Amino acid sequence: MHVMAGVLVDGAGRILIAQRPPGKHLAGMWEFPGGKLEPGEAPLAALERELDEELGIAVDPLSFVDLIRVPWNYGERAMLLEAVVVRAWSGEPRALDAAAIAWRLPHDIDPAMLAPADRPILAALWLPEHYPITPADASVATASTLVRAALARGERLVQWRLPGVAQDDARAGAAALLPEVARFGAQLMLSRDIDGARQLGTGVQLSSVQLRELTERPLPLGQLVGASCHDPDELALASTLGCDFATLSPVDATQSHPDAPPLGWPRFAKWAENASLPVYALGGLGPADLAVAKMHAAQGVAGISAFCA
Ligand SMILES: Nc1nc2c([nH]c(=O)n2[C@H]2C[C@H](O)[C@@H](COP(=O)(O)OP(=O)(O)OP(=O)(O)O)O2)c(=O)[nH]1
Repeated sequence: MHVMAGVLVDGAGRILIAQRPPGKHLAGMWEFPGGKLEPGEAPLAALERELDEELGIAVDPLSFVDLIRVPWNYGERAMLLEAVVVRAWSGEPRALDAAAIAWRLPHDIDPAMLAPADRPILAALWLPEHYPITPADASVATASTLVRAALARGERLVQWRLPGVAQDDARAGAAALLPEVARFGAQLMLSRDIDGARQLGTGVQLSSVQLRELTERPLPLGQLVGASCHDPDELALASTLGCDFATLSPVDATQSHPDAPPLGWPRFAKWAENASLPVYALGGLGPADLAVAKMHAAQGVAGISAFCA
């Protein structure tokens, strides 16, 4: 089943969510307006029709911007949910089909109220395009300087990864940065340190080993969980565990992992497209690769050295 979902964004950056009516699949949950393709119908035409039927608005499919495609299996029903951003329409949206509609800033939406397949869509909406990672050989002091510079440059999601530093020292360094991280409205992701993330209230980036060992999401919704993935199986595990996003690596040859064979963009794109969560491209990449990454189904680019300049 192919389902189209429209993410209407207004001039204030708010998005429209709609509550599914009683008696239907996922009744009471909130979603993005849209629906199933009719036989023979093209995806964008289906969304144009659904937005007219459900909200009473007219849209121009040429103004749609792809956001993310989420393959999802509810058990009783499997689907490809394709989300596009809609910024222009005519008419005032009304709840013609939904139990209710509401305009909310993405950060103010509790993911738990959304249909599960819509949580990756919400994440794709507000996750940034860059995900810098601290250099493995850095001291706490050097890494702190780099993180402060990154925040000042506008980075909003940073991974704190210091494999050469004792865990307590790494945690203390992260704790010292948190007021600044919060002031910039940014998020710090501790590499592998789930207990540290619980203590400090940060996010955590899981290794692929942790991904295989865990049986449930280690942090509550709202505290970010990322997963370091290298193949489609790991991407599927990350989604099943309810991770907010994944990195997929190595796209290109890297200084930090010289022995890992690079994936290349075509394989990256195929795997990212079939993943049910936003995927950052990682491995020999930096901000200059963002446009190419986005053309290959990436949420954005993650990296170490190219972000340190
Ligand atoms: N329209 C829409 N459907 C969604 C979203 N997220 C999500 O899981 N779905 C699911 C719910 C439904 O199983 C299916 C969409 O079908 P629909 O909206 O055309 O379905 P419907 O109400 O006519 O469903 P039905 O019970 O008559 O089959 O996709 C979303 O954001 N928008």
